[in-house]
Amino acid sequence: MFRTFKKLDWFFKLRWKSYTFGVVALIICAILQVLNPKIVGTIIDQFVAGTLNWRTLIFWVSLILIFALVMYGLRYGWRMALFGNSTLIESILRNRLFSHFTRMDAAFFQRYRTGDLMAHATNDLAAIRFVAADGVLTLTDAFSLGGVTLFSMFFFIDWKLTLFSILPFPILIAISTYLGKLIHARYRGALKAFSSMNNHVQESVSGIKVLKALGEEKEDFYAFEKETEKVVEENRGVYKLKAGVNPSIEIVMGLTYVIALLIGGNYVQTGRISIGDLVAFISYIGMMQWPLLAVGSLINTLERGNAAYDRVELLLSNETSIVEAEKPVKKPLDGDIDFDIQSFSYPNEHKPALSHVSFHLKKGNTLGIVGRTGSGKSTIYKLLLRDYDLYKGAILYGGINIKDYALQSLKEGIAIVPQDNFLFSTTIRDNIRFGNPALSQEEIEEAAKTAHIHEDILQFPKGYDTTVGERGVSLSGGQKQRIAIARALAVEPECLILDDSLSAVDANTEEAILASLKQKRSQKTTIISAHRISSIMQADEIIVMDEGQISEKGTHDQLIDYQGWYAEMYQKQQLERKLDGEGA
Ligand SMILES: Nc1ncnc2c1ncn2[C@@H]1O[C@H](COP(=O)(O)OP(=O)(O)OP(=O)(O)O)[C@@H](O)[C@H]1O
Repeated sequence: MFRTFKKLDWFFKLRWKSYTFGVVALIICAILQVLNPKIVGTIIDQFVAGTLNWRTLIFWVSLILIFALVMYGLRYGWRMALFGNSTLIESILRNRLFSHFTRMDAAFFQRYRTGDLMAHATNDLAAIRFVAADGVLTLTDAFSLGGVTLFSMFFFIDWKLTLFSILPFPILIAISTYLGKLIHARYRGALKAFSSMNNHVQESVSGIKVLKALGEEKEDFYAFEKETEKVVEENRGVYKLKAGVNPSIEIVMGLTYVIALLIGGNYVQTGRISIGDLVAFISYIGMMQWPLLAVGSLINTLERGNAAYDRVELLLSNETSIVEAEKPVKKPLDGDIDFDIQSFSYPNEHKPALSHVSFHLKKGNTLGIVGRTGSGKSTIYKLLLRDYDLYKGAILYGGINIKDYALQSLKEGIAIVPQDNFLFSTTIRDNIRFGNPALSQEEIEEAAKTAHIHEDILQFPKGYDTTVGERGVSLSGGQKQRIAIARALAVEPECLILDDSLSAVDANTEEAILASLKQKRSQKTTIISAHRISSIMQADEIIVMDEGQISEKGTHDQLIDYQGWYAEMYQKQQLERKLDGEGA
């Protein structure tokens, strides 16, 4: 059970001064607390004996007041010390987790669902915080107050009376521990239900547009209703058990009082103890209640904290496979790309997503990639960006393996406009200069002009200061894509990847953007994938992907001559375009 404290010893060592102060203050408080009933007992005895006068009464009362004041100061002190520490450990661990999350690779986020990660960052850290504050407090308080009280009962009042009266105490410890365990088990179920509900909210909110578009809101709501019902049911189970705790404690405590009064009353009559002693003794029994219950709650707090700490440790122990080379090449990316992958499979997948995919891309050239959905186009980019590192083969940039480059060089050298481009809820200017906040207005406009979004931005109410997203202007799909392109262009990457980033842009604008890119980036490398052949037909080389393999390769003219999938798609799209044109 005390393993939990052992696991946190690094933190206790870090804050040893405040912990020492807190623990010493708690012990002094316990001693002072135990003196009070003894004083009251003495006053009663002096009163019964007729020796009580004003001077002694004022002395005793002042002593009680002074004790109260000292305890006030000490209690304030230990609360500040212990609870201040507990928020500190929570924030240390939260920062550790957060920075860990930001360093993790795509495989990690595939393994853990966002809702679960959120649950770890909140519930588990709260359980650990509980150990660092309430756990330490309960342990010290229960042992010091319980120990000192028991000592006083035994030596200051009567040892026999003490032995008889504490007979029901083990029952109390057993009940509180047993019920505590049951509650905890139920509580786990409740947490699980809560975590699953959280995941549902998160998935529904991010997919709300799709849900609505497919008219699935009602079904989703029913499913969600079921999950909330489960949360309520599980929590009700917890409260049912909790409701049983207090009454059972009261029964056991009542039993203790009955024993104390019966035997103690008899002792007073026979003169073995004084009436004041009996009054003090009854107060002591009351004071024993909390330390006894605390033992049960301490066991549970520690167990919960222990499990939470293990889960957090497990998360932190996940190593990212994407690590910096021992002697990283820090120079900027430059030169040709040699992509040669014999085979790559996603984690936990058997079927390779890419097999025997090789191409040579000359610096300054443009590569076009086409193929059905799921044929492996985005996977090629993920490997180029080092989202995944475990594959058979090698990717060279300028003759140097990309795994040997410093991660920073790779990040600065390659910019991607992903399919599901994401804009932040900030101004258009900040969105464009996201990769380089130091960019001047001219440079930002330059990028916007190349992406053919400059004119659109000027039409917005506040121009470049217009906020995008829920709090600002709603952008069309094409505008979002073009801002995302401007953002990628703004960092002037050596290699620009457009992953189906022109799908929502009309054919004429697409042509204009491609022409600007060709002119502005004539010395730099560009990779474009698209469903529309018109987006890539000008490329220096085109590869056609099919089920993770290259099925056709060549220039546009060569592929048309080849009369394969590419030629077929091209003719089909030409026809559609013509029909659309005639229909318009
Ligand atoms: N994170 C992942 N985990 C497991 N499998 C994945 C993952 N991402 C993609 N895949 C699988 O790998 C294959 C190739 O996917 P990829 O996204 O590269 O295709 P794509 O050609 O880019 O498709 P699209 O045109 O729809 O973007 C698909 O079968 C897909 O289901």
